[in-house]
Amino acid sequence: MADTTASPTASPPPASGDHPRVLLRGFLSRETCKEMEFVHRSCGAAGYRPSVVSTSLPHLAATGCGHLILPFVPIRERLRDAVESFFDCLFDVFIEFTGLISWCKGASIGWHSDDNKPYLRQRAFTAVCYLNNHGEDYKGGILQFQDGDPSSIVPVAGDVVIYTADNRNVHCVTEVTEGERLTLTLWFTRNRAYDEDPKLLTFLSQASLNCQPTEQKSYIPMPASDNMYWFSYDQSGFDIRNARVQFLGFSFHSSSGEHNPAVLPAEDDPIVLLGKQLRLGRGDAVFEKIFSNSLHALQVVQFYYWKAPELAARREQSAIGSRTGCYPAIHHSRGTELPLSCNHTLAQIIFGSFKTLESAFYWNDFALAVAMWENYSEELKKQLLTLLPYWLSNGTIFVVDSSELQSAEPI
Ligand SMILES: O=C(O)CCC(=O)C(=O)O
Ligand SMILES: [Fe+2]
Repeated sequence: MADTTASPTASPPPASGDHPRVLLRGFLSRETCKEMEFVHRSCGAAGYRPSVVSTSLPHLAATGCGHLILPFVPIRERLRDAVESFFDCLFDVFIEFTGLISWCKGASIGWHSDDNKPYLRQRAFTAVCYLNNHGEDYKGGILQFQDGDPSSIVPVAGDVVIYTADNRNVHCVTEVTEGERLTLTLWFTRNRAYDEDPKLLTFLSQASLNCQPTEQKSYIPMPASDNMYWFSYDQSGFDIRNARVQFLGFSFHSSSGEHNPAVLPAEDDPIVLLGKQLRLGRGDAVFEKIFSNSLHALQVVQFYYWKAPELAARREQSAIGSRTGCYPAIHHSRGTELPLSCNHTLAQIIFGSFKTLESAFYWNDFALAVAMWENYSEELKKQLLTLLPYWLSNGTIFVVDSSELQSAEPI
């Protein structure tokens, strides 16, 4: 499994004082942060609070993306180790929740401790990993503690803060005023009954029963219900999937390649088209490939942006060497764009206001990204199907050593 470490870090000194917490700088590598960003911007759904988008692990498992849980596995393990050693735990620690969270414009949280509701009492420790940078990617969103040190944390990609979830660490997050603040948040519990792994394993094994290892494209995402992608803000809102592709300059087109007003029965909300086959367009051009649904298309678009530096390097190399690039079929759009309404101004404010993407766009690179995404997904899916029997027999999700994988046949 990929190395998630930024650099070898010494284990933190054990917790002491009245406000046990620690900031671990450079805990995650830049590449790991980017991969998390890819997962979140492809799969995120409306969050549990206003102005928040979230991607929990059960959500991934339930939307055909159980294989995308794999990049989280070594991170969860390292974070649990850090918590156990810093808090000198002489008891078992279980992960209660793992989730990616976007704090968009207007998001904030007032003074609280993380176990401050009767239904949150099981929480013992918190770990928040910062995946992008304050000042560069967003404004606001500073973590502040009421007492003790460090008293405020300005998020830097790769840094992690861990603290007890009780009232020794009362904290707040100041309002995000621009951009999208990305975090990976974990809560830990001492109570086995709240361990998230058994629940996840049930989802994962149910999903894997529905697909054979050899089955083609078993990694295609399956959208949750449309209302889970509705981002509401004041009296308005937009579909997250549609807004994310629009912000990156794409549009959704009919899969038939022809203007087809009959594509939608008059009584249906156009949003239902996001769950059906469609194509991606950009300006006047429409890309040949038919995607299974909008989430599938969105995932490939996000993959293209994640891999943009690698794609650019390949392009330069192929310009020097033999010209064996792929030439995708691009059609001229003939009014095939799907009739989706989107509050563009609002979507731009929420997902795109802070930094504009300066990089040029190349369909050839995009076609290559489609193939690379398929390889990436297929590889993860294969790994998941290999690891699942080990996880099921232990009742927990963990990094399986490659030597163990070779020496023992999974049941
Ligand atoms: O994102 C952060 O810095 C802290 C988040 C927080 O306080 C919470 O989710 O309870
Ligand atoms: Fe909190």
